[in-house]
Amino acid sequence: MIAMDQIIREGDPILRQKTEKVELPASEEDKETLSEMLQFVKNSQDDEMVKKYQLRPGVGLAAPQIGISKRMLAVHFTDFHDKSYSYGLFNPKILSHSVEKTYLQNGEGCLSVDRDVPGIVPRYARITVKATTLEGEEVKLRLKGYAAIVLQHEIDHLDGVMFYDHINQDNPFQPPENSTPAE
Ligand SMILES: Cc1nc(NNC(=O)[C@H](CC2CCCC2)CN(O)CO)c(F)c(N2CCN3CCOC[C@@H]3C2)n1
Ligand code: NI
Repeated sequence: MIAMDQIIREGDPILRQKTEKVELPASEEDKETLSEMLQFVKNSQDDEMVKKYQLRPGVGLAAPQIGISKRMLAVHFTDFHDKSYSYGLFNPKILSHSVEKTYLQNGEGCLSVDRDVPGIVPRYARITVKATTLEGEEVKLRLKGYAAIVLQHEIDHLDGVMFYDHINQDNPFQPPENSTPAE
C-alpha cells in the first residue's frame, strides 16, 4: 500500500525529469504499480484511511511522485457536474486543446509540495487525451473544466512541470486572458 512517506517531495530531481514511455502491453509490474497508485488516490478520499494512515487527500497521482520515472498516472474524482472519473492511464498524450483557458479559483496544491503556493494556475479549458488504460484499452478522453484541470496537472508531472510553473509571477491572482473559472 502506498503511504505518504513514499511520496517524493519537491527538491528531488525526479520531479523535474521527463518520464519514459511505458512499454505496452504493460508488464505485470507496471500494472501492479499503477493499480496501487489508483488505490492510493481512492484511499486518500476515504475518511477512515485518511485518519488511519495520515493521508493527504488527492484526486490524482503521477508515477514520478512515487519515484518512478514512467509515463503513467492515476485519477479518481467526480467533477462539478457529478461525472465520475476513475482511471489508471499509461502513456497519456494531449492530442488537442482549446484556446480558451480555465482555472480553479482556489488555486492548486500538490502532494509533492508541502507548502501553500497561492495563485491562479491557468489550464486549457478543454483537452482531448489519448491513453491506454490499466485494463489495456485505448481511450480518447474529451475533457473540460475540472476534469481537464486534473489531467493537465498529472500529465505535467510526466514532463517535469509543477503547477506553480504556470502561475503569473507579476500578478498571481490575475485571471488569464480568454479564461473562465472552472465552476
Ligand atoms: C482539486 C483537489 N485537489 C486535492 N488535492 N490535491 C491533489 O489532488 C493534487 C492534484 C490536483 C491539484 C489540482 C488539480 C489536480 C495531487 N497531486 O499532487 C497529484 O499530482 C484534493 F484533495 C481535492 N479534493 C476534492 C474532492 N474531494 C472528494 C472527497 O475526498 C477528498 C477530495 C479532496 N481536490
Ligand atoms: Ni501534483
